[in-house]
Amino acid sequence: GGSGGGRRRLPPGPSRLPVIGSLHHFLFVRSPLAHHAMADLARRHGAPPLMYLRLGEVGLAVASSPAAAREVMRAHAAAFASRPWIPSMRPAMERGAVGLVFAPHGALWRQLRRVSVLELLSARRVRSFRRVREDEARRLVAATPPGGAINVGVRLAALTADVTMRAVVGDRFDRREEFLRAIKEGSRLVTGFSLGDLFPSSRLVRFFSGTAGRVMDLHRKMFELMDCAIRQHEERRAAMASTPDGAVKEEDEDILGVLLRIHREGGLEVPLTMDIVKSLILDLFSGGGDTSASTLEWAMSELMRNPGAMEKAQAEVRSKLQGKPSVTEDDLHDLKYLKLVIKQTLRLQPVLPLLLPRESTEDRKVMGYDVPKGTMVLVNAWAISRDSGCWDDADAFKPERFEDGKIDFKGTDFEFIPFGAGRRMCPGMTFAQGIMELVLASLLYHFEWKLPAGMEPNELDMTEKMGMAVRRKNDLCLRAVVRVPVPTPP
Ligand code: HEM
Repeated sequence: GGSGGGRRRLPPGPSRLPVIGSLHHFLFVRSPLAHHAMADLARRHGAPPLMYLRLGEVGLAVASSPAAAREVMRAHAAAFASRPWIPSMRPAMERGAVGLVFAPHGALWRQLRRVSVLELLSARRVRSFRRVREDEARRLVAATPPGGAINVGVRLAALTADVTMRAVVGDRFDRREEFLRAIKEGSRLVTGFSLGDLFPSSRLVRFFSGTAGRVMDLHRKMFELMDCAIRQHEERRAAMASTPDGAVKEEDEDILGVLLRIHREGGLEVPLTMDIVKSLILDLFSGGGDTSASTLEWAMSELMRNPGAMEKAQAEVRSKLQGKPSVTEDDLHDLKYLKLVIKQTLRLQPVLPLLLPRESTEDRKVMGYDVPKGTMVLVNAWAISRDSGCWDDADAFKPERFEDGKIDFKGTDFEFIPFGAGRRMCPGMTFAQGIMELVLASLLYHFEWKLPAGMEPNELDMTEKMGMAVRRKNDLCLRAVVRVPVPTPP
């Protein structure tokens, strides 16, 4: 319902000054990371489950308890199912380049969501990329120099980019290197909140920050590369059609191939334009790579800090594999502890700690307060999953806490929502799990991992840094000692 007559009763929060809103409060918080800053601010203002801030021109509501998260994502699902258009991305969006991530809640979004969930990222489709994952995991293991120090994060980022690339546009895309470079540049450009985002109409700020221009250039580049990938797909299809076997077999299709088929077949409620096809593909790249890679890097970091958990996870994978040359996906079913390690990592280090921003499309009363239409809504999943009111020994890395299987990240347990919940929940969860489980199992199976000489487990620094996803500020450099011989490539 709306705010009706009378005075609005906004959720509690820091005092507001004209023009700059609550921005001055951020000058005094300990940490420049938005999820820490929001948690700090909430703590210093009586820990309201739903807090209201004005940042520049943007009204912002932050949910910091499971109950508030449930209100926003389930009870008032329809009112909070859109996303704000980040100012630095607006020029690209206004040209029609809207994919799944930023499509407003409506017919186009519903269409893209259905296609993504049922066709592009379904469990069946994810299974069809098994060979790609196994291939890349073996390559990673084979390329790990025994004894020498390796930068774990860099290797993992390259691996997830390669897997995503092959699943999305196929093995044979011949401008692969350019594409990978563009993706890397993209994750450098997007760094969560920037000053420009807080003053949406201030063209001056946007101009100074310069991000918009670079986003636009990169966007043009990506679209040009996508045009080329689409052309190659069409040519291959034409060539295949003239062979006795006929068309590309459905189980061999990459995601772009599936989308082009759907585009050709037509008959959709909202027709897919080529710009929408390209934007959706780009969403899968930006959603897919950094999130899984960072989660894996955090998992390795936590295991290095917790040698007991490392030992247990390694013992499990080695006893299940019994000396086999490498990990395959058939082996993953039984790796119960490994899956708990990933869950526990997502609890302590949800790589999108504020999920992705939502925006209210109507006035709503939430927990007795008025949340006006047009408010940006964030859910502090990080603060919630470390809340000592919900979790025993909340900051401790204990995979065993998930052993009873009662709590999962599927969007129904609001104290643990690393993939969000409700209509906008991450559609790439199965895709991500596929990569993360196989890669982590492979790293633990073949190698013992050593910290730099003289460093104790509890000295490993865990400082975070904001990028497309939250990652380590300082590189994780580890030495790999071979335990199970690495298979030589055929
Ligand atoms: C560890 C890995 C990942 C994490 C932690 C993660 C997390 C999230 C979160 C928190 C959201 C917002 C949910 C909400 O608003 O309630 C989201 C949305 C999304 N994710 Fe993921 N994600 C991951 C991997 C992936 C992968 C692999 C893909 C695709 C290949 C993907 C594609 C998307 C897309 C397209 C959306 C937007 C959905 C919409 O707005 O309707 N994600 N993800």
